[in-house]
This record gives sequence, C-alpha cells and structure tokens, in this order.
Amino acid sequence: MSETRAAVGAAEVATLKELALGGALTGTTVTCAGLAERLDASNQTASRRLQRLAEVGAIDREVLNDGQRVELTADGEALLRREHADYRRIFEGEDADVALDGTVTTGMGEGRHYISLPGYMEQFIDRLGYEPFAGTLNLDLDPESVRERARMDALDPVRIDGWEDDERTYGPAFCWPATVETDAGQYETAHVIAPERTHHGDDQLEVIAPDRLRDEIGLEDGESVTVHVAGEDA
Ligand SMILES: Cc1cc2nc3c(=O)[nH]c(=O)nc-3n(C[C@H](O)[C@H](O)[C@H](O)COP(=O)(O)O)c2cc1C
Ligand SMILES: Nc1ccn([C@@H]2O[C@H](COP(=O)(O)OP(=O)(O)O)[C@@H](O)[C@H]2O)c(=O)n1
Ligand SMILES: [Mg+2]
Repeated sequence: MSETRAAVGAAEVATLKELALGGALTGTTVTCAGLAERLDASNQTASRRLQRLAEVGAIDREVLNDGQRVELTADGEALLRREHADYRRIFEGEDADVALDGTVTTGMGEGRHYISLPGYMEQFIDRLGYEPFAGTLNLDLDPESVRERARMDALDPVRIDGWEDDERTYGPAFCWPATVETDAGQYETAHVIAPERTHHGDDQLEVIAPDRLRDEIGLEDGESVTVHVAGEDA
C-alpha cells in the first residue's frame, strides 16, 4: 500500500477521491469528458490520470462502449483512507487511537511456532523492545470493528522484515502498539500483529505481548475485549 501511495502524486489522489465520490468504491461508469469536467482539467489529463491509477494498482477498469467501468482496488481504498486519517489528525487532533472490539477465540495453533522462530524473535526484541510470549492471542472482531480496522492500517506500523532459511522464505509482518482492555482491567505493552501471509481474514485480529494474556488478565474464549491501537510515533 505504501508503495501505491509513493507512486502517485497529489493530482492522482484528487482524481481517486473524485472517482470515489462518484461511487467507484463499489464500481461505477465514468467517461473521460465527465471526469475532466469534475476535475476542471482536459480530457487528455483525465485519461492520463486514470491510466496512471490503473498502472499503480489503485483502480481496476474495463473499457465499455460508452465510457469505462472503474472500481477502486483494496490498495486504492487504503490510499484514500490514509488521506482520511491525515484529515482526522488535522481536524480532530493527534488522538488517532483506533478501538477494536472482539471476542477471544482459539486459532489454528500456528502462532506459537512463528513467533518463536529466531528470524522473527530477534526483530521483535530489537524493534518492539520485548520478547513476546510464544503465540498470538486471536480475537473475532465485531463487524463494525472489521470496518474500523482499515483505520489501523493507516497508522504507521513497526515493520518486521521477511527472511529465509535453507528450507523456505518467511513473510514480513506489521505491528502496531496496542493496549488490551477488558472489564477486569487493562494490559498496556502489547502489539497487534498482521503477518502478510496470514491464513486469517480481516475479521480476525492477532495480538502479541510479553506475557500470556490468557493468564495475565484472565481471558477465556468468548470473552469481550477492546484493543486500543496507536501508530508507531503516537
Ligand atoms: C510473525 C508471523 C509470521 C508469519 N509468517 C508466515 C509465513 O511466512 N507464511 C505463512 O504461511 N504463515 C505465516 N504466518 C501466519 C500463520 O500461519 C497464521 O496465519 C496465523 O498467524 C496463525 O495464527 P493462529 O495459530 O493464532 O491461528 C505468520 C504468523 C506470524 C505471527
Ligand atoms: N500474548 C499471548 C499470545 C498467545 N496467547 C494464547 O497462547 C496460545 C498459543 O497461541 P497460538 O497463536 O499458538 O494459538 P491460537 O491462537 O492458534 O489458538 C493461545 O491460547 C493464545 O490465545 C496468550 O494468551 N497471550
Ligand atoms: Mg494465535
């Protein structure tokens, strides 16, 4: 996503916004002439910007007889959400805290293995400042929080690099500082972790921490939890 953002300029972002205002989040039909008028630009400019947005993977498009069908890709939407997060910071202050609600659940039992691998563990110690407990606490996010999660993606993450050993390659992951809150209390030094090669959908959140949270704050499957997520610099 950051690659997409870096690859387009302000003019393309403005074009993307105009497309989204016209319904392109879920797909819409546009003509270069119509878009040009809305952008107060020439047809040629509108056409060039559409081409650029398609090249960087911010939109999918299909040429029709009477125009083109345009839909924002996930990267395109993330790019606009990032703009949105910037404006929130401008108008609503620095409080960029994202609160995600979910219930504790049992996952596939793989988190333990991945977190323990030295190629990740050394980076966690170096970049998060602690040795995480071997595993990820999994939460089933509420539907509203699945949408809210996109705001988390707009916060600056701590990056954990991919690496390889003799057998295979391991994917990168993003971590965001987080506080885990329950009715009984809160736990502060945790991180949400989003492995690039996860087998879970975006309705599942994984949290890592120095301690086993099930013991530390007494969690069981089905229990409600709120995770407050902040950006790396927050
Ligand atoms: C730090 C980290 C790195 C991961 N890297 C990979 C990977 O390279 N390939 C892969 O198939 N899954 C990878 N996984 C994802 C796990 O296979 C799985 O999607 C999930 O994290 C397991 O969670 P669970 O056991 O809590 O359900 C990684 C998980 C973590 C925590
Ligand atoms: N900081 C953490 C990480 C994992 N855990 C728990 O530790 C166990 C091992 O994690 P895991 O990711 O391998 O297992 P699952 O999440 O797949 O069930 C699970 O029961 C997690 O819920 C925890 O309580 N606190
Ligand atoms: Mg887990």
